Amino acid sequence: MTGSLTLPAPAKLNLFLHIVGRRADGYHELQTLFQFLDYGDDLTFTLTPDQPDIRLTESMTDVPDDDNLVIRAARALAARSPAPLPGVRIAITKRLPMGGGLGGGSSNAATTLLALNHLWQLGLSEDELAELGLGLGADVPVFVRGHAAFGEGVGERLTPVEPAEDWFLVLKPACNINTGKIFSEEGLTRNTPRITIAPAFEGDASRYRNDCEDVVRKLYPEVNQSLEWLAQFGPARLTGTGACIFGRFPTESAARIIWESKPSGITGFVAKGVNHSPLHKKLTELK
Ligand SMILES: C[C@](O)(CO)[C@H](O)COP(=O)(O)OP(=O)(O)OC[C@H]1O[C@@H](n2ccc(N)nc2=O)[C@H](O)[C@@H]1O
Ligand SMILES: Nc1ncnc2c1ncn2[C@@H]1O[C@H](COP(=O)(O)OP(=O)(O)OP(=O)(O)O)[C@@H](O)[C@H]1O
Repeated sequence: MTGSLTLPAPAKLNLFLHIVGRRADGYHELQTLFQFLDYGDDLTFTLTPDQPDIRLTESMTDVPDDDNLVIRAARALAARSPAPLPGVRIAITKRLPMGGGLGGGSSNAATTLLALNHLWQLGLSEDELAELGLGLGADVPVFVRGHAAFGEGVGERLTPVEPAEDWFLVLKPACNINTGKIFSEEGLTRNTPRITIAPAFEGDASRYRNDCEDVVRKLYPEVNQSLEWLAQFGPARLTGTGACIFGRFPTESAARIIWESKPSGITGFVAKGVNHSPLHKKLTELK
């Protein structure tokens, strides 16, 4: 059991995000459409059979190693092994903004679960990994499953769907948004009627909305301004609880033309929406 493996941890978008209720424990019940982007972080895993510990090669700014979802995922998985395991060094190449609504931390956790299940030859099923992932964060299971999905509950009940694989311009306004703060706002819409979606959903997600958007626009003028700017070119929407926003385009060049004209001070990227996770594509190639 030696070796080194580099795998992608892609971003997700919430093509729409409806809040349909609130559970007794305060968590919000959602209906959301997850699609992956062909853009994200990379994680490199190197087994160290002579040293048993699980370590990052470099700590991330502002995240203590013990809180890093990569370390937490690796430890949670190791706890499922009856036998001692070789140690591992994990290098994170971070491209996704933190607290951006792109699910970077959750995706890092899912990539870690799948990579180490493979390298440690643990043989846990996808269901077991998704359940383990849910304990780390509501967005982890969709990254473990690796297929675009209609998500319900807190996002853990997933129905695979096939939305159009368009191009996206993703912008990160210059602010960070705490998910918990948005979900605790009094003015948040929490009673959007439930919708049903055919399993073969190929529909137009632009008919739906992100229920966090009004509250986020009021609290963060940077997001409001960016949405207004992007909306000149077509429907513009928030992903998750922000701060990132996205516009949808039929071609890469159409998205890049708008990207070139973006106001100064905003960062972002152009990426393709994909229904099969780049992580799963890479893992399939390894088999
Ligand atoms: C907004 C989404 O990104 C949509 O995909 C996710 O639902 C966010 O899920 P997540 O990353 O697991 O969220 P966390 O960062 O753990 O949530 C922080 C806090 O937001 C609140 N929270 C989060 C998710 C949810 N469905 N209802 C909530 O009320 C809870 O108070 C929670 O303690
Ligand atoms: N490996 C990691 N990468 C990014 N964030 C991490 C990681 N480990 C822990 N975190 C913590 O998780 C928080 C949320 O990070 P994440 O990138 O998933 O946010 P997000 O894009 O807003 O996701 P979501 O759409 O789930 O709200 C960060 O602010 C950070 O404190």
